[in-house]
Amino acid sequence: MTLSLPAVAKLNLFLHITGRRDDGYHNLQTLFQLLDVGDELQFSPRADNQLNLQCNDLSLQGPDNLIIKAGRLLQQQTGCQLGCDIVLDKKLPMGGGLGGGSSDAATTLLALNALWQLKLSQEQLAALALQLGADVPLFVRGFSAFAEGVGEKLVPVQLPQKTYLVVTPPCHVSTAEIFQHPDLIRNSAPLSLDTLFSSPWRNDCQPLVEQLQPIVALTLQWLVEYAPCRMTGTGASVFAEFPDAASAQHALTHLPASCRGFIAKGVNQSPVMAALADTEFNA
Ligand SMILES: C[C@@](CO)(OP(=O)(O)O)[C@H](O)COP(=O)(O)OP(=O)(O)OC[C@H]1O[C@@H](n2ccc(N)nc2=O)[C@H](O)[C@@H]1O
Ligand SMILES: Nc1ncnc2c1ncn2[C@@H]1O[C@H](COP(=O)(O)OP(=O)(O)O)[C@@H](O)[C@H]1O
Repeated sequence: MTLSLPAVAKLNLFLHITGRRDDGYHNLQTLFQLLDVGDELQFSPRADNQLNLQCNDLSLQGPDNLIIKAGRLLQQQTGCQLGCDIVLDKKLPMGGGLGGGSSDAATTLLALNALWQLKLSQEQLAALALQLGADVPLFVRGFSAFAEGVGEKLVPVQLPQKTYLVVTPPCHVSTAEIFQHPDLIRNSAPLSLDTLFSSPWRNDCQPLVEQLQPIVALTLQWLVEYAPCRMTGTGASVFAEFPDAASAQHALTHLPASCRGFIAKGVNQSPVMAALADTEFNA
């Protein structure tokens, strides 16, 4: 009995930082666009309480993986004595502002809730998700969303399903380091959703990341020759919107050799929801 589920990526179509909270976290206004591309996970429940993770990237197999943390959290919160063998096929670039680890964690919460028949509601799962990371509730809810708070106050939005080219330059940006940096723009005025939608979209982390990692600025300079582009999250990945897959593919064929790139479509609903609804484990 094995359940296979996707864990898709997200883009921040815009990201404004409106202040710093007393606990060090930052209040945001951001537009999360879910994509149709991501990691793949397989879950095979166990009668004992062991949680095992196998991954095509060996560096991710340790207990620090958000997948294992998600499983442990569910066990602790519900007293469940069951376990799971989990296989992660890691496809998304890591630490790239695409939310891959957060999405893996959310898919794990959804999968184990169904397999272990815990019957936790979406609200309960989203509250647990927030303990794992600011991005995780988005992927538990499974819809593209306008977000405030630290990213957990989510309002669903219907966005046109555009084609994106996502490019990850060869550098690592630590989310924590960006948020701690004194030069980060963190005083953007909170705006209404209407104003945000009708203003030019920007990412407040981008100027700092371009300064700290010049390769990000260079990658944006390359991509802007094909289409207007921005950074997602705290970087380092950047993206551009294209009118169709052919024009995105044209740019992708000229990708700088040091970068990774993929084409994806924006989706309003995460495919994990449809995949879960299709299974006999549906809670
Ligand atoms: C800011 C975003 C935008 O999408 O960046 P990316 O991770 O996607 O690049 C995310 O919300 C990140 O979500 P996530 O990666 O889950 O963040 P967490 O693990 O909770 O936090 C990582 C670090 O970032 C800081 N952090 C995170 C979110 C936030 N609103 N304010 C913060 O100051 C925290 O202090 C923490 O040290
Ligand atoms: N399942 C996972 N997939 C990817 N990274 C993970 C996972 N679990 C923990 N991590 C850690 O989280 C870091 C950031 O992961 P990721 O979600 O890919 O980045 P971002 O939040 O920038 O999109 C990684 O560098 C890795 O150390």
